[in-house]
Amino acid sequence: MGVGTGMAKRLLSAVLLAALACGGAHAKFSRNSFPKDFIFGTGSAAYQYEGAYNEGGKGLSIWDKFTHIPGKIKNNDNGDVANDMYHRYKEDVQLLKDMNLDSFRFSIAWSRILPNGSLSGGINKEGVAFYNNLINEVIAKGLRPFVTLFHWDTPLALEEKYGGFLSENIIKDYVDFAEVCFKEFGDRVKDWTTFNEPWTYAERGYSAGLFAPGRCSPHVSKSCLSGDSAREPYVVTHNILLAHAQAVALYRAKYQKVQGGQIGIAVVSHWFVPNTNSTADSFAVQRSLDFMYGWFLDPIVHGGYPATMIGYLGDRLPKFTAEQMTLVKGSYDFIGVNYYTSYFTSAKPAPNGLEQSYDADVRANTSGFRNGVPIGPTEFVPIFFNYPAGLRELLLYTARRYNNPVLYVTENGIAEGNNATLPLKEALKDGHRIEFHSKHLQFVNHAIKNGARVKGYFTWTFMDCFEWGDGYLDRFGLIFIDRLNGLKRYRKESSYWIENFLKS
Ligand SMILES: N=C(Cc1ccccc1)N[C@@H]1O[C@H](CO[C@@H]2OC[C@@H](O)[C@H](O)[C@H]2O)[C@@H](O)[C@H](O)[C@H]1O
Repeated sequence: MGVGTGMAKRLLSAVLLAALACGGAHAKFSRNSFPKDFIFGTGSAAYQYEGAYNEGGKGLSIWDKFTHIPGKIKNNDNGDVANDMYHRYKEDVQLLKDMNLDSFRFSIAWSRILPNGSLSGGINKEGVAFYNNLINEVIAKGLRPFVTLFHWDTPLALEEKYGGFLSENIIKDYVDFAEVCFKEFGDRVKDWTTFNEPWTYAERGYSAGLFAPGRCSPHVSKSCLSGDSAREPYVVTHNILLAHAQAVALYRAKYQKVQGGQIGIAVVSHWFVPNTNSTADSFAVQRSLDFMYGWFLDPIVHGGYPATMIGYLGDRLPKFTAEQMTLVKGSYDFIGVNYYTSYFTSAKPAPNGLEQSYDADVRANTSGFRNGVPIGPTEFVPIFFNYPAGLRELLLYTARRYNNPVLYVTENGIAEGNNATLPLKEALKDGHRIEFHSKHLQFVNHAIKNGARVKGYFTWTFMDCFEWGDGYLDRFGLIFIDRLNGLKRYRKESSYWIENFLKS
């Protein structure tokens, strides 16, 4: 055996030993516990972050109007200024880089691109310039822009012109908006999400009436000026699904081959655990999943609404024509999954004819408690419970029921309260957030090991921000925003944890 060969063998064994040692060092849970192509990011949304609500040529959205109605938002907070990301985006993107993140999820404000909502009203060049600058900054800092086209901020002009998503006129205007974005940004944006959480938009906005546009039946809430909780959520969702499908078809026909991106939708669901092992409670669990999650994924994956919805709702559930069904079915390259909480679930009877609403139609009682015991630790947000196993179950359920699609966890997070009197250094101690994300990532990892094709995880949220009905009460961020001192950004402990977790 030549010297060279002996030397080579010794070198090879040294390298293998080093690799094993290194592997041992990486035995701790970190990005290396995930597949090489798995991406880690954090999320945001235009209305919750940008501010500059009437600046740079932007038109008003329904949230600009809704938050200015006294009593709608806690402390009468609004997103007029929000985090002022419109002006501070360079500083903010630097923070993303400092945390070793791979991707930044943000949404484009429709009325910043098309101020009166329709293409005929003209494209706002300042709006296009802002998003070009933001996208270029994200890419220059080595991150991947993960862009949402619609995160609930319908142009007010379209709401007033024809009722927004209650009208099928919205489909053309939405697709025109999407095409402007594909054209202007698609050379650099390769990850498109058509809608964020259409469930929340339809249920909060048209059944409960707690989010913009604040429509509901009188028996649901006297604070709604008009609405029909028993029909409008289904009309809105139907138009969202048609708009989504037409935007996907356009992207695939005119842009995807040249630009090489992917397009999907981000849907939210809770995980549901039967309160007892009774058949009725198991049926209530399936109804809950169908009405919250299947409402969107069954049409998009299987080409029709869930049988439980069709069977129960009759003419209250719009029907797809054969042509529409062809367009909707298969209209995704990936599914974004937003997960926050799980609930014990039990059956309850159908509402009487006068008390109908989307929420009542589910015929399920959900609670974070069973016999006084919580499903997981309670959180500052009273409706959320810390149950990481629920994310694994939801991911595996999605894999089983929806042809094992490519998935991204597009939102997952926990809030603490906005305790303005807390000394700053105390406010930055968010060990609960470190534990939350670490645990949920472990369950994502377990879902992957059990066959779920999860390709990424985005924390909700990047920085404390405007939290819809709760205003600035809930702080979900990795970054603290000092709203009493010029919106100064401060890194919480979790931002250092994630920086280390992502060190390659
Ligand atoms: N929060 C939701 C959906 C939801 C809303 C109310 C009740 C149950 C579920 N979805 C995502 O959660 C994030 C956290 O949302 C907070 O959840 C607790 C609510 O009390 C609060 O109003 C809401 O902003 C939002 O900031 C994202 O924009 C949104 O995509």
